Amino acid sequence: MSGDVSSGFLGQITLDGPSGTGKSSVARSVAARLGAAYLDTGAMYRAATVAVLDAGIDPEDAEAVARVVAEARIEVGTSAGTELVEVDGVDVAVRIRGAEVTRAVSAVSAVPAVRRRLVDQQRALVEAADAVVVEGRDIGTVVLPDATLKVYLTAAPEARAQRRAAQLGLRTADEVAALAVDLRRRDEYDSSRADSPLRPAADAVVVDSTDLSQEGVVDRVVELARSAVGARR
Ligand SMILES: Nc1ncnc2c1ncn2[C@@H]1O[C@H](COP(=O)(O)OP(=O)(O)O)[C@@H](O)[C@H]1O
Ligand SMILES: Nc1ccn([C@H]2C[C@H](O)[C@@H](COP(=O)(O)OP(=O)(O)O)O2)c(=O)n1
Repeated sequence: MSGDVSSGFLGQITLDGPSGTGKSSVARSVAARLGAAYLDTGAMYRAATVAVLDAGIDPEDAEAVARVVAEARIEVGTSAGTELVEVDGVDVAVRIRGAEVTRAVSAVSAVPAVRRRLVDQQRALVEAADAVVVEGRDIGTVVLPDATLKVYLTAAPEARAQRRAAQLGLRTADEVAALAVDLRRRDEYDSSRADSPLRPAADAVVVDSTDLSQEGVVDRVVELARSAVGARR
């Protein structure tokens, strides 16, 4: 059971935006502060990508990808404190963050049948919670169009690349430059696909985190959540 009545928040918060804007870290902290459940939908697309890679098929072969993902059992946890990600009962929480998965995930997540399957699963997981913070690319636009609060996180590309490089422990200028190229490639892929492209929902609050600390963004989202609940009462 999630949803802390004393925190005043019962409802759904969506956090969308490109890579490195702080979605996962902010969503976890906001969920912990509000006593809410937490769902990382990117982890689900990454888990589907593990299934595709293990099947030895080309991630760009949409038909084969759809077939493999339809058969895979993908499980994710909904607690901000722990990370549970499994494919067919195997723990893939570490592997989904690796370079091989990161390279292939945009192609896998562009396949409509993959999205339909995972969106159904996401809605079922969300339904089980009284209060939930969900992060991804299409949560405010497609998965939860009636969410209590929608936030779209942005940040300058250089800041995003620096943050991700620090998180991955990359040191050389070449490594950081390659990561910046990969982020740009993924931004373009995710924003230009036909099915559920990355974009802010019309009613999303856009928060630019370039010059904000992580805690500053968390405070802002918690404040927005409290006023969204107040406005609906
Ligand atoms: N406002 C911020 N300022 C500086 N670093 C941040 C900020 N928000 C998040 N980070 C750090 O940036 C890295 C990437 O954040 P993450 O939450 O994984 O982003 P996303 O889920 O959007 O890809 C993490 O190491 C995180 O701690
Ligand atoms: N709701 C979502 C979440 C992620 N995706 C896709 C697009 C992203 O490039 C990948 C990986 O998402 P993830 O949030 O793990 O990526 P980052 O941590 O921001 O690098 O999955 C999506 O299409 N829809």
